[in-house]
Amino acid sequence: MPKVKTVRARTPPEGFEEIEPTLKEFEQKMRDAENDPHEGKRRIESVWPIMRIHHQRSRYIYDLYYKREAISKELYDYCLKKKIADANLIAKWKKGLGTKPGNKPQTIKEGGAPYTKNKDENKKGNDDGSRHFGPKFNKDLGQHILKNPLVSQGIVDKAGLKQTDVVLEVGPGTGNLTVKILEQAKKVIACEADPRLAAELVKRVQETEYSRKLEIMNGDVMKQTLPYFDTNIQVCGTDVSEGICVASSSKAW
Ligand SMILES: C[S@@+](CC[C@H](N)C(=O)[O-])C[C@H]1O[C@@H](n2cnc3c(N)ncnc32)[C@H](O)[C@@H]1O
Repeated sequence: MPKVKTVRARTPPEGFEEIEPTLKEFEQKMRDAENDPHEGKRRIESVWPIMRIHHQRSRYIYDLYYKREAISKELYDYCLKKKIADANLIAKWKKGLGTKPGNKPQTIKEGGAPYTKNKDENKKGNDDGSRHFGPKFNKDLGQHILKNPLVSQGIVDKAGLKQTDVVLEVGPGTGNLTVKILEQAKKVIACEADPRLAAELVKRVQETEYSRKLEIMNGDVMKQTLPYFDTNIQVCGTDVSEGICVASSSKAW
C-alpha cells in the first residue's frame, strides 16, 4: 500500500509562544489602523499609522535578536520569512549598529561643536582600544550631523519661519540647525534623545542671547507630551520620523 503523504503545518520555533502575545497586540493595532475611517484625510495621513506599527513590529524583533539577544536565530529567521519583521528595514538598522572592533569610529568634527575645542579633554578610548576625539555617534539614533551651514540655513529659509513662531525641533544634535532656527523664531523647543548631545547644546547656547529662547526636552520624542508648537523642523535619520509626523499633524501640520 502506498504511503499516505501528510502535510504538516510548520510549527513556529521555540520561543515563539513568548513573543506571540506582543505580536497579537501589533496585529490588533494594525487592524484598527487599517479600519480607521480615511475620509477627509490625505492618503499619506492614513498610511502613517500603519507604517508606524509596521516599523515598531520590525524594531521589536530586531531588538530582541540584535540588542537583547533574547530570541534564537531560528526564531528570528522565521519572523523574517513570515514577514512579521521587515528584512529591508532591519538591513538598514544593521548598517547603523554601533562600532564594531576594527571599524573606524566616527567623531563629531563640525565647527561650533564644543568637542573639538579641547582635544585633550575630549580624548576618549574606543572599544577596540584606539583613541579618538569626542563622543562616538550613535548610529542607532541616526546621528549624522549637518556640517554645512549653508544647508542648515537653506532648511530654515524653506521653513519660512515668522518671528512669532514656536518651533519644535526633533533631534537637535549639537545644535547646528538649532542656532539658525533661534535667529528666526520666537522660541525653540528642542527634543534630543541623546543626553550627551543635549548637554552640548546647553553649553553651546548658554550665555548667548538665545539661551532664554531655547527649551530643551531630554529623551525620545515619541515618549514626550509635546507642548504647543507652530512649526516642526527635524533632520532625523531614524525610523521615528513617521511617528513624529503623526504627533505633529495634530498641531501645525
Ligand atoms: C540626523 S541627526 C540630526 C542632528 C541635527 N539636527 C543636525 O542637523 O545636525 C538626528 C538627531 O536626532 C536625535 N534623535 C534620534 N531619534 C530621536 C528621538 N526618538 N527623539 C529625539 N531625538 C532623536 C539623534 O540623537 C540625533 O541627534
